[in-house]
Amino acid sequence: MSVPDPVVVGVDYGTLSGRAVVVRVGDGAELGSAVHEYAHAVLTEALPDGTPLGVDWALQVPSDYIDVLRHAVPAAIEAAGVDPARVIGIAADFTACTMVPTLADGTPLSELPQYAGRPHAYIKLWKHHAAQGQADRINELAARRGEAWLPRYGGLISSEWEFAKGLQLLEEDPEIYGAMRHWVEAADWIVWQLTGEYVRNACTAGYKGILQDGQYPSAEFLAELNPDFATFVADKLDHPIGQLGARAGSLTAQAAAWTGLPEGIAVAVGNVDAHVTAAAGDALRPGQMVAIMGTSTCHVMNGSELREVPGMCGVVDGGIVAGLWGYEAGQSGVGDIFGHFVSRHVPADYVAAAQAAGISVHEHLTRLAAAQPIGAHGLIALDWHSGNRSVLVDHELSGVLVGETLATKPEDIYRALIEATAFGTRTIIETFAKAGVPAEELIISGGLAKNTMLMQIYSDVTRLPLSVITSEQGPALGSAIHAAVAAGAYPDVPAAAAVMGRVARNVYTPDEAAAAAYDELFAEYTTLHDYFGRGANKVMRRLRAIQRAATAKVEATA
Ligand SMILES: Nc1ncnc2c1ncn2[C@@H]1O[C@H](COP(=O)(O)OP(=O)(O)O)[C@@H](O)[C@H]1O
Ligand SMILES: O=C(CO)[C@H](O)[C@H](O)COP(=O)(O)O
Repeated sequence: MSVPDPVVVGVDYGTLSGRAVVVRVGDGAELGSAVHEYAHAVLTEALPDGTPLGVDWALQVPSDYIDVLRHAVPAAIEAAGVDPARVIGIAADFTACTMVPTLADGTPLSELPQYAGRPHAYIKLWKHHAAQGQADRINELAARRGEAWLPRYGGLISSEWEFAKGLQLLEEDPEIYGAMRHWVEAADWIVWQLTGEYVRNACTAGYKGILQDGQYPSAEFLAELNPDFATFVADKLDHPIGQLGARAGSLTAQAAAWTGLPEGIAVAVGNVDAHVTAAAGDALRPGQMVAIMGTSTCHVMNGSELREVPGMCGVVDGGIVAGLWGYEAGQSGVGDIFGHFVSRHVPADYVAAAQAAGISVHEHLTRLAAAQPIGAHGLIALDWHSGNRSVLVDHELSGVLVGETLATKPEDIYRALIEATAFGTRTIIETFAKAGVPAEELIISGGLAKNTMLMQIYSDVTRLPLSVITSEQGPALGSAIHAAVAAGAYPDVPAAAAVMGRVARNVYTPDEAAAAAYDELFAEYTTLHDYFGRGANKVMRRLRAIQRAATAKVEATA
């Protein structure tokens, strides 16, 4: 039955909230949206029952995701003022690699009363960085054995991904590991809740699950890591794969009751918040690098050829769109770093001045910093407060600020931190270019796009034009585009993106004088980056070890 003037719903699951957007299929117009904050946010210090967590842990609670379906989706429909009968499809994208340990029927282990106090029964959020030891062992063994898949991940597997997190689970809580039937990406878990069927999406399976050319790492490789890990793929991970934009199934009666949408409509295969956004910017062609800039930054770009880029997150055939090689890189901390500075290091008089001006502390610091000549603050920072995802792939790295004096002001440091993240992006772009995957344009989405000083700094530092995805909900719009394809309204994702995508071209262009001034600072950044990040001085790793030992002593005496 065809529906007149159909609409679709895209749901974007972020780090702290889920957002739903209602989009008209015919022209991509966004008719309404709504946000729902997760009640438990991110668990970093303790479980809901007070059980303490270790250093670098980051967990989530599955009912928070269902609450997004129950609240944000109906609120978006109401805001759009559309009859739910017009909705022909829904799709969701998620942070990744965010992993849910479940029973055979998809029940998360943390929901079983006997496991409510067990940290490993909970969802490990993408920024759970406590599996670096396991990641180091995976990388060392893979390099020694010359595993063919390793170059597809830039030579290093991240502690954020399925294998490192899974191995940590096995080694630290074997009982929970034994009780777990599926180790599920949250992107697929939510589709499972919507359709009643578990379909593993090709995007996370490729980038985060080491599925290359139809194969996972071998049982021999896994056994060498830990004999009990030999059957990890067969027992916990392997599952039929769904391609991006395909229909995973139909909305169940239960999910229809949660969302208020018609039972039986198309539900698209799950996707990752970063990769899905390329469709929202109609940026699916080689050379178009999409940077999703919020808490963290993800960089995704298609290429027509397979290349090995050192330190990239990965390259996956059809990982962004069918028919092209999808490349991914990222910076684990970006907005998070500015947020940390604002909440922990800004004096009360700055907060009061921002309040008096009716603006956020971010905006206040930005205004103060914007007038400075480049380099006037005398500072260089390293943007590793949440570790380094690309190109060093090391989450034991930490932040650095060089040049602080008694004259240094908060706005100086704020600007230096923004510049550091821009230098981090330039490092990624240069590494891609050297490997034969050049970026010609940056297409920006995410919360940081609203900071115009920051955007101009990125254009100057990278010497690239910046286009901006005009939707405030870039990933959710990308999901809506995938929902339209899954519902059969368009033949494929590029065709839907060409009509439904939203982008303003060349909003920022590089200023050559500024770019030249940044070259000098970037050279200093690179010196520090290589010194601390490439093994000349492993002080950051030693400090982490000292911190872990000190924390363990406190826990033991508690
Ligand atoms: N004016 C600003 N300039 C720079 N960063 C900002 C500004 N306002 C908020 N932030 C940072 O932006 C991040 C949130 O980005 P957003 O895209 O909304 O979230 P998410 O990445 O979770 O989807 C936070 O980390 C916050 O510290
Ligand atoms: O690594 C990712 C994608 O591959 C994460 O999803 C991302 O870094 C988290 O996104 P956000 O900063 O928008 O919460």
